Amino acid sequence: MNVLKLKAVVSEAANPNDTAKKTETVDLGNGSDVVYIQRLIPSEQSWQWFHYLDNHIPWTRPTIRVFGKSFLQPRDTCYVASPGLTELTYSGYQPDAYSWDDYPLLKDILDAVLKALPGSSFNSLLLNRYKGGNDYVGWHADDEKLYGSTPEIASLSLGCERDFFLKKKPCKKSCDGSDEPARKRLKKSSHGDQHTFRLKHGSLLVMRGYTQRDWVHSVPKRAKADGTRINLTFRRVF
Ligand SMILES: O=C(O)CCC(=O)C(=O)O
Ligand SMILES: [Fe+2]
Repeated sequence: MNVLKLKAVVSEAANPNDTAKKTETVDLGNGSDVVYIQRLIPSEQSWQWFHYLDNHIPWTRPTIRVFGKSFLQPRDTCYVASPGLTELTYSGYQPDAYSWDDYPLLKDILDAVLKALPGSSFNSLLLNRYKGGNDYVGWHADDEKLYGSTPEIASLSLGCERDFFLKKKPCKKSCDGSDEPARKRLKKSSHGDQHTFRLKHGSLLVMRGYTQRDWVHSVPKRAKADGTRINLTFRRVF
């Protein structure tokens, strides 16, 4: 592991009136980083939001195309966006966009996220619902053009805890400047190139910089996860 590159900073909230939020910043190197706030939203508030969204969001489980084959997406989804934005398409699927006005609670949740991320701005939201440990999202990067080259993606987790994996994309050429064959380089650098976060109820994980260009992420199946998890990923479409 390249210890110099992996700068993990753990801090407790300075305001004693505030519950300790336990924020961790992981510098992934080359202009990519991840911020994880373990307790952004208090538990009771998070459960209220969870139950409202579970019962009121018009969840769908679309058919998507991956490597030329059709699959039922292994989780429920819903897309919300401001009017007039470029339409989102992923895995051959173009979700209809609901309006923020359809679900005013989503604007309250957005405000709570923005309070933790001053200066950020989001105009779209992709919601996911994992109805147990068999539901998952496979390795991918949210690198669609409409998000620009360095998107900030803020991901709020409610309900059942799940693992979130980040893995460095394989280097195309000698991207580390080394003359060694790719096979050898891969072996050497394997450790600092993977990170795991346990996504707690009420937590916020933010991916920034070149994370979508250089890394992929996933929420794998978990046999022991028997509860439902709802995830809200706030994004800015340009
Ligand atoms: O559920 C999560 O934490 C991740 C979801 C995700 O990666 C996505 O919607 O693009
Ligand atoms: Fe993603």
